[in-house]
Amino acid sequence: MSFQPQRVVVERGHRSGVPIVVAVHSTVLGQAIGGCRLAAYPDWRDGLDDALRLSAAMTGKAALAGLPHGGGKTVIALPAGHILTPARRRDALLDAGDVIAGLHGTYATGPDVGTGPADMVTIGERTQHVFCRPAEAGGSGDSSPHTAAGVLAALRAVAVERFGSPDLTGRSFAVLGLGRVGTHVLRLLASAGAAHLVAADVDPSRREVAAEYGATWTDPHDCLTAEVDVLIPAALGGLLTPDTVPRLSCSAIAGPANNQLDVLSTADLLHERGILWAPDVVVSAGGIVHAVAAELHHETEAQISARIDGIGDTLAKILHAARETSSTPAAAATRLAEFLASERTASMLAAC
Ligand SMILES: NC(=O)c1ccc[n+]([C@@H]2O[C@H](COP(=O)([O-])OP(=O)(O)OC[C@H]3O[C@@H](n4cnc5c(N)ncnc54)[C@H](O)[C@@H]3O)[C@@H](O)[C@H]2O)c1
Repeated sequence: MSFQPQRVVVERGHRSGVPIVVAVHSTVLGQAIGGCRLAAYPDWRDGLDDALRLSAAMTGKAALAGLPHGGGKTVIALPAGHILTPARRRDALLDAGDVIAGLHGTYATGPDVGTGPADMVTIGERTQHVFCRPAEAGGSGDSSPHTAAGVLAALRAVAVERFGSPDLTGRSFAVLGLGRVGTHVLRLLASAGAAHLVAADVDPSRREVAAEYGATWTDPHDCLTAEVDVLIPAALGGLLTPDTVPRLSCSAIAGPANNQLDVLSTADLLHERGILWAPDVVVSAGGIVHAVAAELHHETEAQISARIDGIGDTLAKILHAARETSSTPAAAATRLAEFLASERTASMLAAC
């Protein structure tokens, strides 16, 4: 996906004095969507680079999720070492809301690193183009059960590709990270009849959750290298590296953690080792699909469930294409995203 944006706005927030960057990468498929990141940068131009890169990635994510949206991103670029008081933080969010309002609906925002659902209520004081607000504020609430449902749909597609059946009964899984999404995934796997579950978290209090669903508790390193059918990364990104890949003992990897590969070429290392890696950009989409479909399109729960199940269908297509072309699923996902988000495909579909 090219980083070349459709539109970029950079403004110094008139309340906070902090640089606000909004990058609209593409509106070919519809309104651009993408979270609002609030983070410190050595220079505001680094925040601009982040917005350009992340907005392009969102175009791919939205297209692969089957959403009628393009990609965008907001970055509130704090100077390094800058401490925001709660009042200044609120000012910065209101400033971001004003910049988004000025785009007149070409872009809508949600939470990202450094912001959460409650912050979307603050941004929503200045613009209606916001999603992922808490349920008590009229939003769609906690996204994690929906992200987990998308992971399950992806795991069934992986099981078909690797083991010839979507049935998860009798299969073994290692869940690395028992936070909001990991806990739901563990619960869904236990009720799907998984034969052997391994789980780990750096937080020892999560051990009780593992026990509740009959999972063997282990430390994060042993979970990463566990001999299981599928490893499910559900903690931080960047865990698949040239150092960790040779130590893996799983047959496949599919989980919600964002940016699992340290660099794209690590997908080749997984491929060479015969480990099937399901791209996280597809697997992790259930939460955003739910929020966008519920809050921006007012779809019914049945329509949204069908969309989330569709994550499995899209992944199946990608895994099939990767096999047919002897390429990695990462490369096949990029090709599919570029095809779906292209002007040519959009105008062909519009003509049908
Ligand atoms: N919440 C969502 O709907 C959603 C949507 C898309 C993607 N994701 C991604 O999925 C992942 C999990 O999200 P979440 O909402 O469950 O986050 P969370 O913060 O609730 O849970 C993450 C868990 O991982 C644990 N952890 C952190 N470092 C670890 C390590 N090195 N080893 C083992 N455990 C570790 C934490 O203690 C925590 O329990 C994140 O990468 C997130 O970006 C989440």
